[in-house]
Amino acid sequence: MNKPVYLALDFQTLSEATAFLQNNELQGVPVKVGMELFYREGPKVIEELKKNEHPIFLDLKLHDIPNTVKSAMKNLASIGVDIVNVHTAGGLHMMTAAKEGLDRGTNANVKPPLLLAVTQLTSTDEKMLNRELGISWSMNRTIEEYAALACQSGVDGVICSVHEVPLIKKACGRAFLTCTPGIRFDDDRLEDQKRVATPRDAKQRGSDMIVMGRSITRAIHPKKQYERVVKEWKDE
Ligand SMILES: O=C(O)c1cc(=O)[nH]c(=O)n1[C@@H]1O[C@H](COP(=O)(O)O)[C@@H](O)[C@H]1O
Repeated sequence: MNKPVYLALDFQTLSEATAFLQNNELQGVPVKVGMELFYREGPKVIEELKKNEHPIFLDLKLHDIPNTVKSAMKNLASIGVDIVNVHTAGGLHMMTAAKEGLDRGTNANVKPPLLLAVTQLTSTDEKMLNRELGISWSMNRTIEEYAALACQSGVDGVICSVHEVPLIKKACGRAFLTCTPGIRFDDDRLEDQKRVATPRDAKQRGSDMIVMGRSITRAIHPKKQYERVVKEWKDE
């Protein structure tokens, strides 16, 4: 894993997304396609992006009964993306089923996409966790327990905030991947994100990959902002 920065393509249409990539000379960079774009355009988004050889994280955050998730993952495997994800809250059996679906949907001699499990969304803070979601553990305890479950299920890693990376690595081992969204520079607006950190923090705490969206897509100079992220994230 070469520590990628996944650019979140949270655009309404494929033409908006491709225009953004082209106008800012970002063809070929790792991208994340989420619900907004995929629900509108479907698998053709992936086909189009693959023409420019973008590594692709298809972020649909599956969360359903195990059988449904297994069958959906079997279909997603055939699209040929690099990463897909589920919610850990679906439970152990659902995560195992997701992995099984990916294996079944992938041709022999081809590696299935990596499977990551969302622990707690980076838009959740501890108050919301306790008062709205009814989880009485601290955020750290919740993430540690969910990550341990994810690890036990055989998924490749988890999605969490930068702050929880060290405790996950301690509990699940260094090889268990951590993907961290909620990335902001100190001068960025947080918007709906709660558990945020800078690319430099992400690097120092040992994230394996970061996801960054609006700080780049809504910047006055997106290309320069993207390069600033990569520099902070990869600088030795
Ligand atoms: O699974 C994700 O990618 C994800 C998990 C999470 O806990 N938090 C989170 O922000 N994301 C995604 O990461 C991206 C963050 O976008 P920005 O807040 O614009 O940087 C969005 O596309 C979210 O859907």
